[in-house]
Amino acid sequence: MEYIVQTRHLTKTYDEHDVVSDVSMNIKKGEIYGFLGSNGAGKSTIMKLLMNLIKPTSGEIELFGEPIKEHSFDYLKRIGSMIEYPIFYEKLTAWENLELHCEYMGYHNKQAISDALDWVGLTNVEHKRPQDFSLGMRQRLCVARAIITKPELVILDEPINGLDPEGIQSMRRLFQRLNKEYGMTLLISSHIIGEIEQIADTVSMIKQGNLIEETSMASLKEKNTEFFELVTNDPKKASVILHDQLNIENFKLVDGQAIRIFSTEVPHTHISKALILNDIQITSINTKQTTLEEYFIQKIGLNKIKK
Ligand SMILES: Nc1ncnc2c1ncn2[C@@H]1O[C@H](COP(=O)(O)OP(=O)(O)OP(=O)(O)O)[C@@H](O)[C@H]1O
Repeated sequence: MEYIVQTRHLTKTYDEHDVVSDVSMNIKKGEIYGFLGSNGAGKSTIMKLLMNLIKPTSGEIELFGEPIKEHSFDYLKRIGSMIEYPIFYEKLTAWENLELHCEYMGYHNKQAISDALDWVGLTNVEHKRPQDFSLGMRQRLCVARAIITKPELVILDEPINGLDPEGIQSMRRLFQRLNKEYGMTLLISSHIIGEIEQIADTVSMIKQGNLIEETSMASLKEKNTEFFELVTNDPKKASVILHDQLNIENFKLVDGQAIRIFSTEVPHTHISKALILNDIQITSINTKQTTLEEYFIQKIGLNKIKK
């Protein structure tokens, strides 16, 4: 397996506080890798470490198979990035901003400027200045700048921020196209579960600087766990019976009402019988599945956000 990015025990400490803590991540060549985590989880800090904008407190980073050292900068030509807030030369036009970026990157190809503007849907405003752009337009211009040189690796921090639903959809299509047609590897961060779910091949869940889980989206989709959902007139008493009489430990009370039993190997006829014998009325007992969204919420405590 060829990896574009690997980190080992990557840690960044500010004021004796680990903002990134012991992170070992692996981005495969040619995949879309999603970083999922709430605000302040440490996603941008990891991206800045990869771009050598800040130095790790400890741990190692390998990019394109080479270790990153304090003075490694050559590898940056192979990466396009957008981290945190888009910053432009506000007095230059969108076109001029991209042209300047190409010169800086040593990429002399005027056609690439039109292509990038076209890709992000900004062709009609190329002679306007970023200072007159909406937040969404600035975001698009920033993505254009990140991809203009058709880099091998694209790092995008919350790229759909400020976009309307149509904009989000076209951005998602663009990422897929860059990945499939141009073979670019993408690292995309988001706090929106549905967004990562729809686009990523591999997802890593970040919580308070820790990488909680790094896994393929396909295996996550398979892992959606089944459970029984039990609604009774006395959930507290029912919990005691499940635990003490049926030796079931893997259950939880949801909203003080329903009980979710994850040990589905105990047949629900056994469960119903035990409850009825203890004078508990069962309103319903059903087999259900956790959604991917619930799984993420459970793992990293993100708020439920609509797709
Ligand atoms: N230069 C710094 N000095 C001190 N603390 C910092 C610094 N940079 C980041 N932090 C802290 O590190 C934590 C992680 O920040 P980071 O920006 O990486 O999170 P994030 O997951 O990208 O969230 P967001 O989506 O809000 O940008 C935050 O608590 C932030 O306050």
